[in-house]
Amino acid sequence: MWFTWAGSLLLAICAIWLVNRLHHVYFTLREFPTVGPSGFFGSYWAIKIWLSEPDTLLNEGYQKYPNALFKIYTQDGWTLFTSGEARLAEMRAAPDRDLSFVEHINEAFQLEVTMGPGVARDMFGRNAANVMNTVTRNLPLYFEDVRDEVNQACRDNFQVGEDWVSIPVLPATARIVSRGANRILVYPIGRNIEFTDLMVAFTREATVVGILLRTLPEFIRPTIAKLINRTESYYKSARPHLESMLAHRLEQEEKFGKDWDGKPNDYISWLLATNCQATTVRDLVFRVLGVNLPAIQTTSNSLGHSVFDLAQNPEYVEILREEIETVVAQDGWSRESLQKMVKLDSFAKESQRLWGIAPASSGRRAMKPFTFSNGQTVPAGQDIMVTTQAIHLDEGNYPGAREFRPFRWAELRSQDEKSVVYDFVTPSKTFAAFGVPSRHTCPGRFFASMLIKQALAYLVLNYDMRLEGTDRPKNLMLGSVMGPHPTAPVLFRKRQAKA
Ligand code: HEM
Repeated sequence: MWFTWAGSLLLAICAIWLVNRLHHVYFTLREFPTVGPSGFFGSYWAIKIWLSEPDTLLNEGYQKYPNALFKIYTQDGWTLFTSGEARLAEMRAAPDRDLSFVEHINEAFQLEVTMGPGVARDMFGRNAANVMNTVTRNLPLYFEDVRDEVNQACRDNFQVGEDWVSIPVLPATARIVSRGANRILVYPIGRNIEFTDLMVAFTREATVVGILLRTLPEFIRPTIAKLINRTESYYKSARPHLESMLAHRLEQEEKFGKDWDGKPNDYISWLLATNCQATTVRDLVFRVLGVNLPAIQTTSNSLGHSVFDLAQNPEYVEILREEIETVVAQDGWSRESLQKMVKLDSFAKESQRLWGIAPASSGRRAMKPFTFSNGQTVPAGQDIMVTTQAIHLDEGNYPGAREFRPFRWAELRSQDEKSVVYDFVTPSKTFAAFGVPSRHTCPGRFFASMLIKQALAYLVLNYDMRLEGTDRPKNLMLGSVMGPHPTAPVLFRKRQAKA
């Protein structure tokens, strides 16, 4: 008897799923043009293409619909994309209550499910901008500490002598970035390698879990999250490192208010000075995990791309060495002197333009139906993303757009008084690696740029590099996520005197 009941129940669930899916595939966002396969079976094919070659689909949409929104069937269902200048301006002007960055990021990483309520609110949006602006203001103060950490991390991760040694790039850049970043974020705990390695593992895993969870129907996510989400276990491993420092801060605030004597000028103090709603050590440990999330993978992927570019083009190493050594001989090491290394800045920016960390980014979620001036209406709850990579690879924006021309930005800068326009950290309508210009443009970009250039400067001055074969290892592409090959090595040896 129960067989019949169980069978009927299963049949009913399958029927509901089928009706839902048919409705979604054929009737959702019907008025938006489609790029890539569609239809019941076609949508599975579209997901396959989206995951392995998102750039092909995005570029096709970019070419065909320069001023409109178009849709692609992805693992999340129909997703809208756009690029046109007018559409981007409208997205930028829209208030968060209409097009929300925080709700988009919450969904993309499944932050509510994996990290609990409050983390997205505290670590993204206005709070993030406030605390990261303070980080940026304090970068000159922390410059030498971070440089010291980055240099030591480079020595630890690239232990080579006179002979060529093959070293996987991305694991090394992730560890270097985590040490450099956490030197500011949770000094002095950030000096502990067990802790910084933990942050690398956490950020990698949290990104993957977020992507997996959001492919599932909403009602089932909390259940599956219980099986695959290990944030609680990362919290338990991180807490012993942070506990006494964080408990002390909270106690002092409780006793003496916000401005107690001897309050350290560091990230935790800056965070507590915002509207952050963390009131316990547990809350604060989750915020430390939370700030590492947008920082580590992004920056280490970008540094990784640049290392592969150096190895593929060793002829540029000598040019960079000359620039760095000249500036340092005149001005020593400081944030200002790093800013004078315009070729280094240009190299990092070109690498970011050509490869980047995401073929599509700057996502926003419509909080209510949102009508663009071309008449297209995005329904509430729908995400829109920007076709970043297609913009970066458009010949109209960049002559020789698919070539790596490391000093294109330095050359432009030399012809233009307003040189800041060409800086690595400056977003524009044709350079959206840190997001399109808006109030959500990555507030960590000044920090990231400093870390990347400090590491590149150390590597260039102390090592020779070359590829193992002739070709740059293929990037990893997985839908809207992109990075350098995760395990591919580069050959390193100690810098040899010029022949
Ligand atoms: C090369 C490295 C990095 C890249 C390529 C990058 C890229 C981005 C992008 C594309 C966005 C979204 C912008 C938008 O939607 O308009 C973003 C936002 C953000 N990034 Fe970065 N990022 C990097 C490094 C960092 C670092 C080191 C930190 C912090 C220490 C950080 C913190 C954030 C935060 C908090 C946001 C959210 C801003 C908001 O809520 O308004 N990022 N980043």
